[in-house]
Amino acid sequence: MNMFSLSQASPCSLIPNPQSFNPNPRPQQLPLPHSLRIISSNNSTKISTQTPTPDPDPSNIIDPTPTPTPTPKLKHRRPAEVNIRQQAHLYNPSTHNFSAKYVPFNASPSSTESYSLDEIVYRSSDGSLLDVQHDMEALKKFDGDYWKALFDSRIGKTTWPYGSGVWSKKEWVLPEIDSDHIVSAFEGNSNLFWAERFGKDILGMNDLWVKNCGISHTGSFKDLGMTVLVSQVNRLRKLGRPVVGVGCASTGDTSAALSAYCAAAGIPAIVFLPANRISIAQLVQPIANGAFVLSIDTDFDGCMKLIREVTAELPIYLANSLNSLRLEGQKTAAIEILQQFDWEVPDWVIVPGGNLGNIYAFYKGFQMCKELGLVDRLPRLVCAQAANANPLYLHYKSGWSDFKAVTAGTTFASAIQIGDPVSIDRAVFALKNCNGIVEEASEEELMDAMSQADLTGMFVCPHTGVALSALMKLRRSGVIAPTDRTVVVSTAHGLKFTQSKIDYHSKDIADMACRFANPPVQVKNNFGSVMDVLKTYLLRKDKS
Ligand SMILES: Cc1ncc(COP(=O)(O)O)c(C=O)c1O
Ligand SMILES: N[C@@H](CCOP(=O)(O)O)C(=O)O
Repeated sequence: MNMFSLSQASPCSLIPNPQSFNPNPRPQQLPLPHSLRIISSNNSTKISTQTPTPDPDPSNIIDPTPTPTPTPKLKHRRPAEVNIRQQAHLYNPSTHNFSAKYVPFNASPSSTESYSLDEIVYRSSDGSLLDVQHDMEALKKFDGDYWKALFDSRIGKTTWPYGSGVWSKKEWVLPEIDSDHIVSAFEGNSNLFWAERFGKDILGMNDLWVKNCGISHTGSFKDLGMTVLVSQVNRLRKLGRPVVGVGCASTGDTSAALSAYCAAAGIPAIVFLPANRISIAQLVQPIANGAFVLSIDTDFDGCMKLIREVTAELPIYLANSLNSLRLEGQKTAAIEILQQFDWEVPDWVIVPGGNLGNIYAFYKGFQMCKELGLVDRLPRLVCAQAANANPLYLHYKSGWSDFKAVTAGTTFASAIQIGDPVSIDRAVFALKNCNGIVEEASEEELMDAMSQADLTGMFVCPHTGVALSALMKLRRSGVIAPTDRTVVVSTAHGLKFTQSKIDYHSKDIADMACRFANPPVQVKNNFGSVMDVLKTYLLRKDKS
């Protein structure tokens, strides 16, 4: 079936129109952007997908009455010669006045330092981190119900670019970018897995969820941030700025996302990888996507130092989360979680942490929803680290006194093998402001948790194992109650980390019992032998 034979909303109806803003709208007057207005005409009730603007298109009116069913009238398609990007470009009237700029992170209210997002800047004048600050007064001209209806109306469409989970929140992400410059894989909108068996059998919980951010274009949550960063680079290049390529240091997921989005846009990508420290599946991604791959004989922190030096010298744009643009995309996962719970706030959200941009991104997403009236509180955040790479955990345990970077040891959670996280200040700010917690997991704990999750139908990465292990500890200590609604953020797809699972199920890991290993049984090509092992297996299952 041609997907465009299905109805398409008019793109202009997806843009909020401040002119139609009513400061005190009664619910039925809410200027819904992509409205589900109910119109009564004669004896029938209609649902209109048009904004309350003149000239309603009768072909956009759908009759919801079930019988009799006339042949459904198809809405008009876009002309065959116009693609979805051109369609968005044609109809995007850009009538809003939302804007965003860089400001020093957590600056004092008296600070006037700011930069246009079109500037190439990663640090403030005193060397501290930057943050993207939105014009909250402009956003507040619309109430929480308006934003909920707008975001809800865009889910899962093919309308450029709003069908993306990130760009469905465009006004809160990069409000000023022309849709024509956006580089998107329709990322986001990842499912929330109800961890029914893991919750019930292992933790006695009935409201446990796993946000599958790894079920994504390149298999990790990095796509959420990279669509934003590469879109902005695309814009800069179209504006004639001297950006010859985009570079990052990576433990494997940032480089995969960067390479894919750059390849989609035809922009050179340069990736610095710590030699022999990332999985084969991660390594092959930038290679396949045509990036310039440097395998460097150092760890991630060493690669990060090098890329910062290189991007200060050459016109290569920095794609790591030191660049606060990335976090604007990543924060949409938090907004999505609220949306998936029909705008109810979970009690806990547990996020594995490495370079520590994502924990702040989650905080920022939740905080914006609170400030703009979509929800009335924040969830408590837990940042989970591997014990072998735990600088944030040590900092937390010391009562937030004096942060010390560590030399990160080897961990199966290789994407978070980071000892000197660039976003340490952002993470501490986020955790302090939501009464957050930091937990750690040993190698055995994270691998057992990952394997137990897999045995209940998931297929998670070791980093998600770290988060699940943190949850198990917090349940055991009673900090998280059995009835608490809890979301564990799964940051990458398990298929990227199959070697760790093979090692575990082969019981091939020194000093690890591998209690949940499920190795394959070697059997002779012979009916009797097969029957023998099956009977033994079935008897064992019967007893358990
Ligand atoms: C799979 C995975 N999980 C978790 C993280 C941690 O995210 P952050 O660096 O934003 O703390 C990363 C990257 O660092 C990752 O690739
Ligand atoms: N896990 C990351 C490490 C770099 O993090 P970033 O968010 O600062 O890019 C990776 O996959 O490279």
